[in-house]
Amino acid sequence: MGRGIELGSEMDLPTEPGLMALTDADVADLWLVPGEKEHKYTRGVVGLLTGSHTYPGAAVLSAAGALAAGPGMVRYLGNSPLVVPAFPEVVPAAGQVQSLVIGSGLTSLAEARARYDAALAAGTPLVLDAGGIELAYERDLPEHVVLTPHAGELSALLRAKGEAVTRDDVEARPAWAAKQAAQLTGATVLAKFATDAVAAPSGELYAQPGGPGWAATAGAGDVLAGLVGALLAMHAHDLQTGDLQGITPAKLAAAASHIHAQAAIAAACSQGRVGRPIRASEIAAHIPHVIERILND
Ligand SMILES: NC(=O)C1=CN([C@@H]2O[C@H](COP(=O)(O)OP(=O)(O)OC[C@H]3O[C@@H](n4cnc5c(N)ncnc54)[C@H](OP(=O)(O)O)[C@@H]3O)[C@@H](O)[C@H]2O)[C@@H](O)CC1
Ligand SMILES: Nc1ncnc2c1ncn2[C@@H]1O[C@H](COP(=O)(O)OP(=O)(O)O)[C@@H](O)[C@H]1O
Repeated sequence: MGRGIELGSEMDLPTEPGLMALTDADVADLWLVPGEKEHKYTRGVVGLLTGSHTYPGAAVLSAAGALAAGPGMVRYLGNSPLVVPAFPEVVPAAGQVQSLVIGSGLTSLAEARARYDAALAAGTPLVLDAGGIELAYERDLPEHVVLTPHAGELSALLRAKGEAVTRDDVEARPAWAAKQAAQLTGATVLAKFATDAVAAPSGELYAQPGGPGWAATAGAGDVLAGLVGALLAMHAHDLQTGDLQGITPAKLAAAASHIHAQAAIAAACSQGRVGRPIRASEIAAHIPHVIERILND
């Protein structure tokens, strides 16, 4: 279970009833450590429809985030030429996936739409990031769709759903905005701020303290989108059968946020509290070590 927390000055968060934050121990509890009966297709395959010729690196970063959590496989379904050269482990062929990430540098949704419709029809857990969030404007979604907006994308989503809000409104009340977006879309919303707010339409709400300010760097959100995809794929069977045993899409999104923040701390602050500048790929590179620490502490 998430533990109750006391928050400091983070905007509207202290006033939210039922607010939780996951700790290392919570993340360890939900992790499926592979045993001798596992093979790559039991461990979950993440599909990535990310990147483009305009943003080829965003796809690399989403793949880095997904691979870092150790899924059985990552399939790359987009058209960035950089992913396979960066990661020969990635399979550039369509096939079954247990989760699908759409967005992160994708410049056109035209080709994504058929895969999106098929994933929704099949009950496949989805992550909609960056431009992919516009797909959530159109219809009611299930809770196993996770939206990962930053403040600008969250305010645009709320406006598309009829709320007269500005980006400033959202930045002043991030937990409220995340909850509104979850209510209005039916999806789970991981709203990215210095403290991430994760809201489900059920009212489940997490505030995950972020990493250092050094983490506010281009591509950090792309890494997070891939990481959320990997956590959803790990638990896809239970998400699809409804046999959740306390593991909800919001809890998995909050776990990804926690790991991402811990990886940013590890990347930026190994030498002291103030830390040093980091690139998004360094956050991804630290994720396996954070998972190792969390599982072995
Ligand atoms: N390595 C890669 O390939 C990466 C690729 N990425 C991918 O890029 C895509 C677009 O993502 P994004 O978040 O930048 O776009 P978006 O939500 O439209 O926000 C734009 C807003 O910001 C503002 N703005 C811009 N510059 C500004 C400035 N200097 N100072 C102040 N404001 C500034 C701008 O304002 P404007 O200039 O229009 O007035 C507008 O309001 C997306 O697919 C993402 O995944 C990223 O993940 C990064 C790594
Ligand atoms: N001030 C901050 N301190 C710590 N982390 C932050 C801060 N601002 C943003 N972040 C984190 O950085 C990431 C930014 O994501 P996003 O805005 O989508 O960037 P991009 O689209 O460039 O990948 C998110 O994970 C968010 O939680």
